[in-house]
Amino acid sequence: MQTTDIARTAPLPKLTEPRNPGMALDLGWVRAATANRSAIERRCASLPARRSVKKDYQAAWLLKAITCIDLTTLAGDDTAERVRRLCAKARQPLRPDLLAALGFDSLHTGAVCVYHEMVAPAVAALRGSGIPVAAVSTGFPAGLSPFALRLAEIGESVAAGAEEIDIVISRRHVLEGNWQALYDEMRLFREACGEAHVKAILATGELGTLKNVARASLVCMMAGADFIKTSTGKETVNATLPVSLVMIRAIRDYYDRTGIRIGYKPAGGISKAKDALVYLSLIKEELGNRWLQPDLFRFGASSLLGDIERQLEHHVTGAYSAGYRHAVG
Ligand SMILES: O=C[C@H](O)COP(=O)(O)O
Repeated sequence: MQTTDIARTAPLPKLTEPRNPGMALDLGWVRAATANRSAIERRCASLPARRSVKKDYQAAWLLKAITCIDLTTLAGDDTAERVRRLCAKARQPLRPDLLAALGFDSLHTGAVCVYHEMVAPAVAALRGSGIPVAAVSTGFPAGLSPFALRLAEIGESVAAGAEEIDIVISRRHVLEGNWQALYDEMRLFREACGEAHVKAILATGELGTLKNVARASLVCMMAGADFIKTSTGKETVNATLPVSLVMIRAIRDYYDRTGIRIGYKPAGGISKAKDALVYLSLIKEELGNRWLQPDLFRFGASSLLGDIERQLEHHVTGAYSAGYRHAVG
């Protein structure tokens, strides 16, 4: 079976892009950022219909999507055993017969994403795989614990072996237009991460307007975020295409002005293979192929992999199996 170059050229999902050093807060740039909701919604509405890929191309894009998943469990009843199962799935996201039929020897997800208490079992289960552990931190998901504790939590997760830290911003700084406070907070989070890469979760469903999303994206990048991420998965509204377009264009703007590439992570509620394809085509059109590598793009998702595996099984065998046959975690 033929797969296309887009999947074959996938490197190991280790972060390779240079860190974002950040820059001084440029309030003029932040305040000039706007978002035209109707134009954004028009553009997004045209995507799913226009950008469909079929057959081998679709399989190749779905394989690409797998390499970009932060395979996630963020539940109050997480156990070490559940995390070990998730890590086994991250190491081998597709059944060996499907992988072989698609012409691959091995494949793995971009990362495994867990709460702090699950970092140690995840690190142990992923040892030698090259798959990083991402820890959600800073009082996830609300980000309302004492600031010193939020900083300490980052330190603990890094010490436990997390190579990526997903922080949550204080939404109130955005809602109050206090860009300096958001910048200062993000700077300190970034500093506390040390060598670990930092993803800034904006919780866009709680930021009120797309203009706020654009401005918060810029401030977090100026303060040194390596990735910007839409949501915790716990808000009422999580990743959406309009929000993604705004954040992606902020990333493009930042790159045009600074030459620094910031990664993008839509997260929360992305559970269907066909939705993943739309996100990938949006990235390709707005940012180009370089952003379609796991060091610059991730899906934050707990159940997307199951649907992708189901679609790939259909591609290989011509039959769908029940969802429970591709259980994750
Ligand atoms: O960061 C990842 C999200 O929490 C996952 O959300 P999900 O369970 O809706 O896929």
